Amino acid sequence: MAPKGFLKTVIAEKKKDIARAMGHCSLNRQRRDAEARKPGASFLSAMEKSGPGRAGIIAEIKKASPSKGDIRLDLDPARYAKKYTRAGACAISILTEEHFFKGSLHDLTAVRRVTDLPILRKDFTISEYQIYEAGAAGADAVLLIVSILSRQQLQEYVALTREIGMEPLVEIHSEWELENALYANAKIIGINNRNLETLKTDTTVAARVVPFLTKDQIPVSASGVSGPDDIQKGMDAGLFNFLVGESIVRANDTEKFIHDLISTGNTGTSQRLETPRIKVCGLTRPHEAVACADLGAHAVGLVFYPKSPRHVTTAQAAEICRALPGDIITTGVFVDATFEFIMAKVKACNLKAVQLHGNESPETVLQLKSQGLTVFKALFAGKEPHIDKANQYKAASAILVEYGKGPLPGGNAETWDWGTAKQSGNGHKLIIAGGITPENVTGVISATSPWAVDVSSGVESAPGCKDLDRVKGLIQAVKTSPSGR
Ligand SMILES: O=P(O)(O)OC[C@@H](O)[C@@H](O)c1c[nH]c2ccccc12
Repeated sequence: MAPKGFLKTVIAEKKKDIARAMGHCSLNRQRRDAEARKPGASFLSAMEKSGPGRAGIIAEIKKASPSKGDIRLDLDPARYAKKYTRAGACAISILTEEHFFKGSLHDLTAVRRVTDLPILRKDFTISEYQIYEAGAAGADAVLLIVSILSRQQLQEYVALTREIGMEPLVEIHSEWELENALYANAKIIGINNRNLETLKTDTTVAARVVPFLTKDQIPVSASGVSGPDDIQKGMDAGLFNFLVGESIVRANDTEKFIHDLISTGNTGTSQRLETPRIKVCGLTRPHEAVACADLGAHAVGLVFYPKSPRHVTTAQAAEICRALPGDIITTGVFVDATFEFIMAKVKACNLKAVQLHGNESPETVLQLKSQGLTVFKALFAGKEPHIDKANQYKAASAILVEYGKGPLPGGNAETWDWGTAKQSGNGHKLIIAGGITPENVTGVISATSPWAVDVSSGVESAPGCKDLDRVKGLIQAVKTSPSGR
């Protein structure tokens, strides 16, 4: 898809910048200089060092931005880089884009002289020329933004960056861009909380996208981090590296500010998220939904299927979504609804995900994903569409499996031989559903090693009314389960 909004504008300028730069210094010369670069500090190792009890801060040199205008135009990059180094930042990011961020490649060369920390060249990379240019200037990493590159280009640029001895930070803004990152074999995934087309920032994006990364991808939460609270929230969600620009540049005491960010992570309370995620489905009341989120649920399901006893109206669903914190994956559940019907509910309620519980085609899954939505496709062990069709639904964010014999498309409280799902769904992120209760969930997890569990009737006092003690019991059981993964 062609970039829109700010991205379109910045890329038009970028093309001219590259043509101009090539006039001064040929591609061959940049390549030679890049290939002759001495290996510097490893950006990848710096990211790998962070973890529970240890937040990694990539501190950014950012003089201005298109959304905030001038931030600190007189910022001396070398002086700031020294402060960042002293304060314990794990890497330095330098915006070299000239027109909107008022940076330059000179900023990077100036910083290279005063620090041994790995340096990320932050720019809108659309040509191999810029990758060589970054290497020649002394960078250890470059930014590759998924939404402005074709699948092929991304793959080539990742490989090229590594050939020169650098590592790319591959940036996404929604879960559906992850597929290209995976295809390109990206290791470090920047999850930008800011939408680069609209420049709107939502600091809950990274926490929502991070569960979808593979185990060997390292997430970096980027943009909008304004203080220790954001670091704590990120760490609770399994994010341990943070790219921070504006708030560091604006801080009165730069070193103290960075220090405070890092030490937030030192409490050691956050653990890597290895237990399955929890989706509580069939909510009808805002206060119950909020309570589920407070208790530690990751996703909630709102049923838009009129025949279900847990069916909600658009107004009810919108109210529930408004009440929930932004890092909750609000999921609309649909049965053979049209694309238009689904999108109308997505817009009205600001849903983050959709669950397709009927005979929806793989194309429908793709169509919804390309809207930036997370898509869960339900398949069944006891009826069609059968779980053995999982391979046709590779585009789905995860496959929800249940047995499927009861009168309703979900929430029939039927238990089944969950272990059968594991074999047929091999290689997919599986959400196990159907008859799960606080009492049996540990067994379900050990039988299926699921990516997530989905509960509805097992934590209810009546259809649509959640028994919060049971929700609590279930979440506790999941969080203390040997994950089996
Ligand atoms: O200043 P902030 O909100 O802390 O954001 C820093 C960084 O994430 C942001 O500069 C950024 C992230 N991805 C980008 C891509 C291009 C330009 C800039 C960016």
